[in-house]
Amino acid sequence: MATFPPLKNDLFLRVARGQPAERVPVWIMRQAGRYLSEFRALREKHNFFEMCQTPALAAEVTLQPIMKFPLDAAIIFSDILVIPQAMGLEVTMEPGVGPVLPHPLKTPEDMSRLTYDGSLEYVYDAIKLTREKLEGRVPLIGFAGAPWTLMSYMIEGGGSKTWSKPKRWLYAHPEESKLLLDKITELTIQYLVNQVRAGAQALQVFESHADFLNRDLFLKYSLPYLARISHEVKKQLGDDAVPMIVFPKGAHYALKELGKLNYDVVGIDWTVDPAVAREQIGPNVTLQGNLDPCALYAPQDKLRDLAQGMVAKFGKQRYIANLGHGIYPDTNPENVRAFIQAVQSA
Ligand SMILES: Cc1c2[nH]c(c1CCC(=O)O)Cc1[nH]c(c(CCC(=O)O)c1C)Cc1[nH]c(c(CCC(=O)O)c1C)Cc1[nH]c(c(C)c1CCC(=O)O)C2
Repeated sequence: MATFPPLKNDLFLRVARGQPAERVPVWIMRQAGRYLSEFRALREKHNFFEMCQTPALAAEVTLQPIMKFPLDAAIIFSDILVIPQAMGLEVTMEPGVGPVLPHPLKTPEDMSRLTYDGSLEYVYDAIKLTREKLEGRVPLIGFAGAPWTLMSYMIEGGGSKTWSKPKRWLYAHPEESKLLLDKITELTIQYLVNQVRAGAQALQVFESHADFLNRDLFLKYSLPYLARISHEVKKQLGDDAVPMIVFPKGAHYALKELGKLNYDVVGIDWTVDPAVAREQIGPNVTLQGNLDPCALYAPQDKLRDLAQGMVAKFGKQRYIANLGHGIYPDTNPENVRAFIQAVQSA
């Protein structure tokens, strides 16, 4: 493994591992993105995946929020959809629309189109370069989409209100669905292990579409794959190599099971009450979350109360402050600063 500048702020990593905290660490999902004018300026000149594929650009964008705000962690600039791309599916990012997969998997037979040899070397190069440029300011988080969330994009072909196309597979083609989830899981395990070998110091797995499952579907089509990912990554790297975070957005129906998964941190979405999350997940897992991203539209004094109220409910140990989903593009960056300060002075 490469050597990088020594870490000056390891608070986030210590709390993720369940060690005592002198204050609450904070970072923000989607902290590198369109709410920053610095990001929009670069994005005008480059297409989205070109930015992901160019290590110098990915490193620059990853560092933008770190240079601007006193955040306690960085997250590598990339996207969960690089895995479907590496499996041979075309993905484009259309301004104002979001991701588009022009040739999605329509029937299980289409799975024969998938390949498994797409290179993600550019992500590892971006991670290495970012670790150097961070100069040890804060730890760098690597990430991947969870299998169900990726499967749902690969079948739906883009955003959806209902995700009925991938859900059709779960009901009409359960065995083929499991095969697809298996393939994505295998690739994801290797991808996460390689990110750590390149320099990622923590890993987050985004199950953003748990919203569209119920408890039964989640227990069948999400949880086992999330479990396999953490089990295998830890087996390959060693149990204590890096803390792992799972963010199952909308999985309020399975909090007890999430507490028993082999992840160090469970991310809580903004619909779940912190006290309920702690009660159901238990004391031995660090919780992360969960301010409503829309709370950043509140006046700053109100925002401060909301952020500090959240910290009071979660408690200051075994807790990492964050939003309960990614930040919205029309958020005022000064309110981001107010949110961070409110948490850090709570
Ligand atoms: C579902 C999902 C995606 N991508 C991601 C998820 C899981 C998190 C979540 O639930 O929000 C994860 C993601 N996407 C991006 C990051 C970068 C790191 C970070 O700052 O958090 C991360 C961690 C950059 C991005 N990913 C995207 C942008 C904006 C792209 C642009 O400039 O057009 C960025 C900065 C595009 C993207 N990528 C995706 C969508 C639906 C969209 C369009 C909607 C949107 O823009 O928020 C897929």
